[in-house]
Amino acid sequence: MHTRLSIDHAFNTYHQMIKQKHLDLASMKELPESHAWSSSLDESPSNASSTPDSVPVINLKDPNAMKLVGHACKTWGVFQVTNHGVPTNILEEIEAAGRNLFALPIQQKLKAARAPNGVSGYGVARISVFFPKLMWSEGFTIIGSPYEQARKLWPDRYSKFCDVIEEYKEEMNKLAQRLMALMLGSLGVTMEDVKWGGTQAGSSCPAALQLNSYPACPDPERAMGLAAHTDSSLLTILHQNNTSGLQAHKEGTGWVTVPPIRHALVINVGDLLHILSNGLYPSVLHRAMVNRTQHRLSVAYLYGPPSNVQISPLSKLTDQVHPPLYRPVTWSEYLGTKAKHFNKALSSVRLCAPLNGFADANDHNGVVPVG
Ligand SMILES: C=C1C[C@]23C[C@H]1CC[C@H]2[C@@]12CCC[C@@](C)(C(=O)O1)[C@H]2[C@@H]3C(=O)O
Ligand SMILES: O=C(O)CCC(=O)C(=O)O
Ligand SMILES: [Fe+2]
Repeated sequence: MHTRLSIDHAFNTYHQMIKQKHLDLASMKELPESHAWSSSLDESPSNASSTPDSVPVINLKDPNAMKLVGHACKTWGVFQVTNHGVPTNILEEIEAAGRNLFALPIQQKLKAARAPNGVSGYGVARISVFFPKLMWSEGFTIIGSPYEQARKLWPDRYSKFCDVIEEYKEEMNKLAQRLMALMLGSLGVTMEDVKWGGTQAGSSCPAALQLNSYPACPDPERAMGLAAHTDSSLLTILHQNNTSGLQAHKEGTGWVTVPPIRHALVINVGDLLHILSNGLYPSVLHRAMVNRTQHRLSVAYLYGPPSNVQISPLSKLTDQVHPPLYRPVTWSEYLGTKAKHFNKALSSVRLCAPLNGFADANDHNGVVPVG
């Protein structure tokens, strides 16, 4: 059964102060100053022309899938999967559900606004508080049952939406467990080696479902859809509609677009897998850009461990020469840390300072502007 995440409280201290700005972005003819980011956004990969470097695409039916997944996690922290077993009609349904939701009038959406100290519901990107400018996007977060929020949006016809969400979460949970087994397997670890892995076969771990909408933007070069961040999950499964916008950051390369591939899913390594793997699989910094003509939608499934489980570097991966680099944290504790320290969260749970004196690769030496 679902353990409901006890993270609502984790967000309150920092977020109760924010006055959220809800604008009807789709109706704007010009980019308001509140949403105009500086022009330094367009940092293209330095070697774009010489060595084409692109995010790996892995066929999960490939007999070599485990090795390929391991390599992708080590070198990129992000990859796309095909032949993942999620029925295509379910992908189409979740996209339609998101489209319907964001097409509602703003007054209606605000009926399901995320409470200032809450985590579920409609609102601006939660990380907005760390930036001086607002993002060109709106989001809807679902933790646990979608029922309560859906009823506020569609008082007498919420059940279709709820059914689609529940069905999608079920498929995502199955895929997330398969991916975890591949990721751990590629580290020489089995699901049984992690306390919460093998024990409750078939049961689901808690997760957050984040629907994102990026309306067409009158001035896309100066706007930011979703600012650079890493996910606090173990792993994230992302479905994007057929509109480009997602970019991943790779050391030594820079920002690389993760192109939409029909029916493929994007997999991100999150901060908790970074910790679990003792830094062998670094979480990926990513962001979403917007464009002038197309409405972009994405659905992120952030998969994490049961809320009472402490995540720490796997003992199989540590020894005298490779000491554990992170202290144990639960998911909800880490979310609280993230809500407070944002891109410094990972280094704030780090035990020993790395030799080069910098915090973590993940901190990207200031690539993420903190407002
Ligand atoms: C379980 C989670 C994980 C959250 C917070 C909470 C609910 C929604 C997730 C996201 C989704 C969008 C990016 C992010 C950075 C955000 O602002 O909200 C994520 C954040 C995190 O990964 O830290
Ligand atoms: O819209 C995207 O492609 C990215 C969304 C994302 O990073 C998130 O929801 O965490
Ligand atoms: Fe993300």
